[in-house]
Amino acid sequence: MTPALRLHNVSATLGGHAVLRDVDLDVADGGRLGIVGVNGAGKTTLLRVLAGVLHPSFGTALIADGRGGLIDLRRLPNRERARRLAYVPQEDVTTSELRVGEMVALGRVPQTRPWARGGRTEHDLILGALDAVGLGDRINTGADQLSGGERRRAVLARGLAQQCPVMLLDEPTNHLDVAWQLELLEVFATRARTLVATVHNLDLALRFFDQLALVGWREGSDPTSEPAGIVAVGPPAEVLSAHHVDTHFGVGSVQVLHPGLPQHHLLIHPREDTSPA
Ligand SMILES: Nc1ncnc2c1ncn2[C@@H]1O[C@H](COP(=O)(O)OP(=O)(O)OP(=O)(O)O)[C@@H](O)[C@H]1O
Repeated sequence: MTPALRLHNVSATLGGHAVLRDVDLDVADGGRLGIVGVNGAGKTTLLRVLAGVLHPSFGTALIADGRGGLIDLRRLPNRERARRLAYVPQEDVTTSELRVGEMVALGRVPQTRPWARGGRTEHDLILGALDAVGLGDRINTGADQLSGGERRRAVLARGLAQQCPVMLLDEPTNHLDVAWQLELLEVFATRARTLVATVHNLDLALRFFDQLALVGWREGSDPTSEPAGIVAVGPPAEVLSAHHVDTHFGVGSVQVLHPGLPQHHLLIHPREDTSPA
C-alpha cells in the first residue's frame, strides 16, 4: 500500500550543521506514528522535513499523490501542500490583535477562497474545532488572554480547522494537563486519517501510537560531531524496549500491564548503579 509520506535517504542541515543523515521512513496511510528521542536529537527537524517546510539537503521527501503514487513535496505549491497536510509547530506566536476564532480561522485559508470566508459554514467549522479542544466559549476572547495550555489547544484547533487527511504535530501535549494530553491525541486520531506527532512522554508514546520512530545516534557514534538518524522504527513495545530506553535515553525502564486495564505502561527509573562500591 502506498504510504501517506515517505522519506528516502534524507539528510537535513540547519545553519550549516548536519542534523539528520540517511533517514528512510514510511508513514503508513491511516496510521499513527510517534517520534521520540532525547532533546536535540532531531525530532522537530524530522517532522519539518515530513511537513515539507524544511527541504532535505540530500534525498527526497514524498507525499501520496492520491492516485496510488508519490510526489516530491518540493513540487507541491504551498497552498496545495496545506490542503493535504496540517503542520502544527511547537511554539506559535499569538498576537493580541487576533481573537481566538480569528486565529483558528487562519487554518481555513488554504481550503477557502477569500469570498467564501466568514460564512455560516466556516463559522460552524471553526466553532467545531474550538469545541473539540474545549474552547468553544472562548471564540471571541483575545488570543493573548489565554493561558499557556489554552493557547496550545487553540493552536491545535487551527490545525484541526485545516481539515487535512494528514496531521503533523510537534509536541502537541506540551503545556497540557493530564486529561487534555489523553483527550487531544484522541481528537486528532479520530479527525485525521494519518497522524504523526513528536512526544516526550514515553508512557503515552507506548500506549497511543501504532508505530514509533526513535531518533538518535547509533551505539558508538559521537552525538557531538555526528548527525543523528532513525535508530529504531516499529511497534512501540519493541522501540521502547528496556535496552533502547537505556541506550538512547539513559534511564532504566520496565513495561508493566495495568492492573485494571488491558494496556501496558512504561515505568521509568534511574539506571541501576553498576559501578563497583
Ligand atoms: N537554526 C538552527 N541552526 C543550527 N542548528 C540548529 C538550529 N535549530 C536547531 N538546531 C540543532 O539541531 C539539532 C536538532 O534540533 P531539533 O529541534 O530537531 O531537536 P529535537 O529532537 O526536536 O529537540 P527537543 O526535544 O529539545 O525539542 C539540535 O542539536 C539543535 O541544537
